[in-house]
Amino acid sequence: MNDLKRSDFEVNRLGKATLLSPIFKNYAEEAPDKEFIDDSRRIIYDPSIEAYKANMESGEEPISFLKAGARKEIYFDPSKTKAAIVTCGGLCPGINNVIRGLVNGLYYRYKVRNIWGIQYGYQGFIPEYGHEMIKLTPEVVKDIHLFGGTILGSSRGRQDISAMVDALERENINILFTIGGDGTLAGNHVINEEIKRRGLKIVTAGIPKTIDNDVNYMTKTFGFDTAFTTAAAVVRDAHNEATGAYNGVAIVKLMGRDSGFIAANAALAMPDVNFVLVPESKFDLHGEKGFLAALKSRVVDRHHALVVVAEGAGQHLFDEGSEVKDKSGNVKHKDIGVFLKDEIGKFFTGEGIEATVKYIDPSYIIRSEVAIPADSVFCNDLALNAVHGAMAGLTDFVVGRWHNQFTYLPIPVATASRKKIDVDGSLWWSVLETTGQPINMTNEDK
Ligand SMILES: Nc1ncnc2c1ncn2[C@@H]1O[C@H](COP(=O)(O)OP(=O)(O)O)[C@@H](O)[C@H]1O
Ligand SMILES: O=P(O)(O)OC[C@H]1O[C@](O)(COP(=O)(O)O)[C@@H](O)[C@@H]1O
Ligand SMILES: [Mg+2]
Repeated sequence: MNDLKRSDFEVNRLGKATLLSPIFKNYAEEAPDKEFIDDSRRIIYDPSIEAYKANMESGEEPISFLKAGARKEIYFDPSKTKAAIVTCGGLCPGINNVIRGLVNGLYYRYKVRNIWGIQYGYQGFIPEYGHEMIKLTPEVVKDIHLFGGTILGSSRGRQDISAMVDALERENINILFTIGGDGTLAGNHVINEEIKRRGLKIVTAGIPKTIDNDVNYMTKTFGFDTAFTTAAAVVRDAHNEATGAYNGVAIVKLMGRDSGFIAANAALAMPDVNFVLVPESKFDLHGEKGFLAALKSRVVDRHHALVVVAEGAGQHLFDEGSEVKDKSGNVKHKDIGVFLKDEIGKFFTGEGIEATVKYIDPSYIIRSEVAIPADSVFCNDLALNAVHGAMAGLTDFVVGRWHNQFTYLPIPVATASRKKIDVDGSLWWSVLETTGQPINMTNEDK
């Protein structure tokens, strides 16, 4: 929990919501029992009886998240509201679905007519880049969910915060939706700080985009299900390559900068995988208990092996060199896939075993896929809830899902730390049990 307190989960609001929502007006006669959410509704962080008892004993209020959903009263007058959408960072399946959901939610549910797309991420706010804003209507976005990527374009790299807020002021934007990962959310927060400093009536809302699924306090981010579903198909094909040769070894590298969720879930979906290597579980290459010894034993026994490796795994195996960063300041990892292919090849040659090693890297194909139906539904719900929160005047918040409920979190708590696989938890134990790989592939005793 990173020592966060109950009060850290309080979402800021720009001002009191006093206008009757058009949604309420629409439903008042036909569906008077439709549920509207107020700010007293919260979703508990830990629903276990142990946590309940501990809270009863200590008298402390448990950690909980604001429940997302349509409010009866809103802050912004739809006829005078201008909204903007920006997409930043790496691609992820479902970005276009989120854009479509935001536009349709604003347009049809709240009757907001002034909706704009900012091109190429935070760059789009800086006049020097010359990226024009695009007017977004339901007509413009009607087919975009059929394509991967983002119709708005994206970018990495820091932009001047003051210049970005100047652009929001110049364009009279009231609501900014940022679709992006931890970096984008951090950017959203500092934009918000500058908005507050200037006393502007602008809210900022985040929709969490990262196929790595590494945002804290949310079970899942959009695009993740598509990513591991697509990865599972590649893993299946890699299995054919492995079994197609005597002593065949196939290695599939999947994205996952610091968290191995895609690798773990793809392997569970395609349980032919024999080894899953993730950043959260350190392994040695050599030595009696190292990965290569375990791989040899598998190949000698069954004459084929399938390895799935997350891009951030095994970084300690590289000689320390200068750290390479991308434009946003994210560390660019050394290529563990190519490294493993070479090391495995050399190892088997040294052992006098004739092996065929095939290496597959589908990373960018997975990332630019079209969202699968489950993700499409999820993207639309996230977008609609972002619209509800922003129209109600909530600000500096990100939409999440926890225990199957949509939530609003203050951005700083969502970006305070990265979500990682718990190697003592059920996901990793399922991986160990499914693959049969040794629990410990280091030469140290655990
Ligand atoms: N602390 C920060 N303050 C301002 N902008 C940031 C911050 N961290 C990241 N950004 C910007 O957010 C954008 C997206 O970040 P990036 O890390 O590339 O992708 P993601 O949002 O997917 O994590 C980039 O333009 C980056 O420079
Ligand atoms: O080639 P790029 O654009 O730097 O992207 C690579 C990174 O994108 C990711 O898929 C997602 O990262 P972000 O969430 O920061 O966009 C990482 O797994 C990967 O390291
Ligand atoms: Mg990121």
